[in-house]
Amino acid sequence: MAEGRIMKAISGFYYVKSGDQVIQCRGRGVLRKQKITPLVGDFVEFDGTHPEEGYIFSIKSRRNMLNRPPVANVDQAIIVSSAIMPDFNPLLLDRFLVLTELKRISPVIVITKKDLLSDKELESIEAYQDLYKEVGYSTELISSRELEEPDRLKSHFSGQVSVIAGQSGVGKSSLLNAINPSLELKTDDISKSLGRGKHTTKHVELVEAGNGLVADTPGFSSLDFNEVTSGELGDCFPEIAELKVNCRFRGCLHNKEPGCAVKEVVSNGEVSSSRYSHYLRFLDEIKSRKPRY
Ligand SMILES: Nc1nc2c(ncn2[C@@H]2O[C@H](COP(=O)(O)OP(=O)(O)OP(=O)(O)O)[C@@H](O)[C@H]2O)c(=O)[nH]1
Ligand SMILES: [Zn+2]
Repeated sequence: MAEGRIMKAISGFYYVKSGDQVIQCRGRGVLRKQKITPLVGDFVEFDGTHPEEGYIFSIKSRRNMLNRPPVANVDQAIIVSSAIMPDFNPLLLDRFLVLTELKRISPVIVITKKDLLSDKELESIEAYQDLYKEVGYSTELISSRELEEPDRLKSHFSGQVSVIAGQSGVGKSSLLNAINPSLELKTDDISKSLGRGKHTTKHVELVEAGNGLVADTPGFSSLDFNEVTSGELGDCFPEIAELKVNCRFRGCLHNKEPGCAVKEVVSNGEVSSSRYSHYLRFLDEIKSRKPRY
């Protein structure tokens, strides 16, 4: 019995990497009986005596799993946001951050298209960078046209399984190509809009980038908070989670409750009012459970 990791899944076949070998496997009937579907990213035990005809016997317990893309054991999300074209969107960024926190995936914020910024615009983006750094997030401001510090950017990927996330056109494919040019991901807007239909049925694969692995299909395409309860939301904002012990009431939602430590700190300016206003907005969405995009 050998052990390995599923790198790719295509119509019932799983490509399991074990050492330097990749073995094509099928799932054993016992998995189907247990209603377990192997996922890309899974660590598995398999019989690989015949290289074209391996069998997966069991799947090790998962640290987490995503539905889109279907990948298990994800370490981090590279959240890509463009500085401009489309405009930097802190509300959307906070949405992605909440979803990664919920899945216990650590985020890295990469802001792209630095080369297109005027000095004044650069200043405003750097102020946002400081805000997110203060919360405790790693952030990078880059141009995928020309990476200033490629090794630094690559180091974020090293030894990790990452998913890449971010709205359309922010430069996700360009970023991966800049890190690993052999990926040759399409970045041309026209060819991609033709390919988009295909994108949804395409099978996910873990590909190499900067000494790590990254899912070749972007994650978190659904950005509503159906899986988040109002009580959990505060825990998805590290700066709010840290303060909640000081709130007068247990289970304080940091909204209208008296003696709320979070509100106090927001009024002092120690917690960013933009992050707090997004928190309140998401809370409202969760309470009314109407997805918005
Ligand atoms: N000037 C400049 N242009 C960039 C940069 N990154 C991406 N672009 C351009 O922005 C456009 C969109 O980039 P993509 O990499 O295709 O964006 P994407 O996020 O993969 O887009 P979707 O596949 O639609 O989700 C392309 O025309 C890129 O050439 C950058 O850092 N600087
Ligand atoms: Zn509170």
